[in-house]
Amino acid sequence: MTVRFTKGHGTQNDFVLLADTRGDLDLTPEQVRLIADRRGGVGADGVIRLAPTAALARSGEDVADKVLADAPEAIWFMDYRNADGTVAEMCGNGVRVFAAFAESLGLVDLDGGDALVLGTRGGVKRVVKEPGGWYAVDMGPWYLPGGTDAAAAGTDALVRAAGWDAARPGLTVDLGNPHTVVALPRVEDLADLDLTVAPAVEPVPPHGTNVELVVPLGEEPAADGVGTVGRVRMRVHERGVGETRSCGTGACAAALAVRTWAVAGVDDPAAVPTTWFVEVPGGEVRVRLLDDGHVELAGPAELVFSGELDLT
Ligand SMILES: N[C@@H](CCC[C@H](N)C(=O)O)C(=O)O
Repeated sequence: MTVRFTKGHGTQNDFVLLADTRGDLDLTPEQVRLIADRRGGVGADGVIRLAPTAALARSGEDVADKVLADAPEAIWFMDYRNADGTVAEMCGNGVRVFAAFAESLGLVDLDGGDALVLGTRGGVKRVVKEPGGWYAVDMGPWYLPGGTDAAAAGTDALVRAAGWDAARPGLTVDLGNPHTVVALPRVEDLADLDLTVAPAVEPVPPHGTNVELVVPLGEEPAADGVGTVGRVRMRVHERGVGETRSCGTGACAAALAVRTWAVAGVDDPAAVPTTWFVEVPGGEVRVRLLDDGHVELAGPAELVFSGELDLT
């Protein structure tokens, strides 16, 4: 079976995108692994199938029914798979690239001011395009599974990475998919880190976790002259992939964890920035805490090339 694909990336977190507008492509884990293979296939951190939300509902994905109940306009669904063939609930960089792909297919006119409302296994997401060409995604609600105790302590997990003498404290953050964020003291510690092996997390997360290693870089004046913004540098080891050059949900988790740590250390939480720039090996994204408690992710999305692939 031959399928047409498009290769795209968001800050070098790269994806193979498949337009399954009729919703009849039954993608197996083996096919996903073949597509994502950097030697035997196209090569990518993940595979994204664009399909009708109604088709996923028909195939028994309960979350697709909920998406349509919450937002009937979310007619397209991002079916996200990690490079190892596993299904993931959400991908923040993937949503931006999905939006660029939907534009290329003529399904939405973001330059004309439309918004794309789409379904994911992590719920409904809304994407708009900013004047500079970045895509801004309302990622919806987020939470700390460890609750207020974890927020006050700044930790609810222990993380061990290759070469470390001792475990370091981590904070669990849920963006629809699971994350564990660990702070390192110096940018050199981040640069020297060996992420060829997945960091070990305790308690062991029931569905695995993405692990973000971060160095808070402080605050700087906002470009519009109003208040300050925060800055964080991050590397990430993704569940189902390995180290990647960026992770959008991971950038949100990193900014939210650093903000949580900052809030715990000051008398006036309102003084802590709500906007954070997250530097990743593949570029930079912006994370903003919205007034309604949702988190927004903004950054670039690029489509690079298209082709045909034999999946048989
Ligand atoms: N790169 C993505 C996250 C992809 C899914 C992740 N590996 C998981 O299993 O949760 C992003 O940009 O958010």
